Amino acid sequence: MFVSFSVVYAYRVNPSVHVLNGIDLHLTRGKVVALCGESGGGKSTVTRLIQRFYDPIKGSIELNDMDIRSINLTWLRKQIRVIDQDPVLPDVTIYENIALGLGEDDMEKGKDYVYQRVVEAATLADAHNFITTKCEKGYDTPVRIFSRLSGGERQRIAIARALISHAPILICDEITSSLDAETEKTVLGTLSRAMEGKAVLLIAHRLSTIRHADEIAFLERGTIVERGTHEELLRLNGRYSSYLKTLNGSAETFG
Ligand SMILES: Nc1ncnc2c1ncn2[C@@H]1O[C@H](COP(=O)(O)OP(=O)(O)OP(=O)(O)O)[C@@H](O)[C@H]1O
Repeated sequence: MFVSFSVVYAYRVNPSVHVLNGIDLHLTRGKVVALCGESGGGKSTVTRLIQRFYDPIKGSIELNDMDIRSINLTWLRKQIRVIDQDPVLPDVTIYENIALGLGEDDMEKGKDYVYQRVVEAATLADAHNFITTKCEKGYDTPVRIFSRLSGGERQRIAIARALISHAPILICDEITSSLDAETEKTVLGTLSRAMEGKAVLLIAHRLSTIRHADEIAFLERGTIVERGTHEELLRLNGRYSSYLKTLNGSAETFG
């Protein structure tokens, strides 16, 4: 499974402004591509195009050599799991929220199997503990918008759902930007398990989150101006590198 992305895009409200200007990306199973750069550079727009919330005005996005415009939309979206900074969880129980990541084949294997998979994923995502100790009805606690679950807890439920999922593409959109260093470390640990064997697109503002990516694409006003590993980009001593330096010596946050 791989995704090739080569597009020009402008939002309808402002058709003369190319928010993405011929950027190309290649996602493949087992590889983490991090997209980073200044605010407004077009990072979130890339994730919206891959999910086909919009279509490019030029170029195409291909999944296994097939233009995604020719693929059934429901099927396409089932191939992609998105975890973002502030996940909005459907108003069903925690259990159902996690089980949503399973496919029909899994559901047919019966209740015990599904239960086992849900608990396993929640444990790996470091969520089992708060689910069983903090939530009144444990896994059967309904998740409501404005519920008492913190952002970090909702995120861990979203990660558990990604862990359980067979979707080959995982998009993580700024999931660590509001976390303290300690929680970030935990989330990154669990996330790396969710990433295994998937084609991952990681959008992040924190150096600690992106530095281990297989490829970092540095985006500036809709164009990828540099790409490589963290070390390669530092050696290049170009835009990525000078951007890090503008952080007044803070090597932890950028973007
Ligand atoms: N729905 C929209 N309609 C019109 N313009 C938009 C829309 N969403 C984003 N834009 C514009 O497109 C450009 C790229 O936005 P995008 O959100 O993709 O950037 P980003 O790199 O993800 O930024 P950030 O790091 O702040 O999240 C910005 O100039 C933004 O104002």
